[in-house]
Amino acid sequence: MGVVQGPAQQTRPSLLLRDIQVHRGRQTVLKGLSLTIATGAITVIVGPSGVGKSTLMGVLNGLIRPVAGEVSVAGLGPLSDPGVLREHRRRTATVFQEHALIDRLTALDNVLLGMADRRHPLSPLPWPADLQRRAAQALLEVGLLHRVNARADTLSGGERQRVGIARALVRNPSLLLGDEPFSAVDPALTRRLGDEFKSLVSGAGITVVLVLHQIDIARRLADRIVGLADGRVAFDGPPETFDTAAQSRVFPRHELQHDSPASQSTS
Ligand SMILES: Nc1ncnc2c1ncn2[C@@H]1O[C@H](COP(=O)(O)OP(=O)(O)OP(=O)(O)O)[C@@H](O)[C@H]1O
Repeated sequence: MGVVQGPAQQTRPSLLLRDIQVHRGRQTVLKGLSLTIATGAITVIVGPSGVGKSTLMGVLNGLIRPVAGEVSVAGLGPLSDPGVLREHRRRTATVFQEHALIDRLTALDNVLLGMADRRHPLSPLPWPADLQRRAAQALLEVGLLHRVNARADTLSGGERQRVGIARALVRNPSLLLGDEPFSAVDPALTRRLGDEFKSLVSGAGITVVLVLHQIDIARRLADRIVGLADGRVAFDGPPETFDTAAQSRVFPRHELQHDSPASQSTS
């Protein structure tokens, strides 16, 4: 199976995965997968259902340990080192599906939860003033300062996404991960949220890795697309080269022929 090498391959690496194997239950899901994640770029992972996209995200955030191969973080070292793992996890933030806000809390309190590891979980005290200032600054950066005291359940879909992004960015992450962050909304809204997401995160120098199942959104957002098939990388290149032929190397024929996400886009 051919692997297309795109220009992103030549940029500065943030994470290096070498020949990793991962088991889930009794099956080997990732079968000697090698991949370089470029610093400061948006990498989008695509592939058929069950191929191991979420598993790969678990490897990237250090929650899933490969049984073979190595994951290393540029400038830090291998994730198998507990000190490296701790620091990597401190530098990593996640955007969740539908942004997983707590409805009864304000926008500010939801953003503060992004820094929950900075204070005792049972603390009865108010959040320290410096963290409150940081959370308000994060809301300012996503254009939501005027909604700082609004309860999350009074926010629009776009506003909720911006709170979710502020909650991730307030951690000042070097790596931002999102597994299908836009999956539950209609296609037009998904496109709008995707464009807004891209404009909020790009320019901040953050390395972003997203799993997306809609190929047109993946092509719109990605600086680089990584397609998985059979536990390995079957495509790796810029979005404009992820054409029909490349898609057919990643998605099985029946998924391309029917109303699958992959069939929504040709080049
Ligand atoms: N906790 C688990 N225990 C056992 N098997 C698991 C577990 N989690 C996932 N799997 C299996 O591992 C394989 C890869 O799952 P994964 O969720 O990574 O795929 P995916 O590409 O993200 O799928 P989808 O697009 O459907 O979300 C699947 O066959 C799945 O059934």
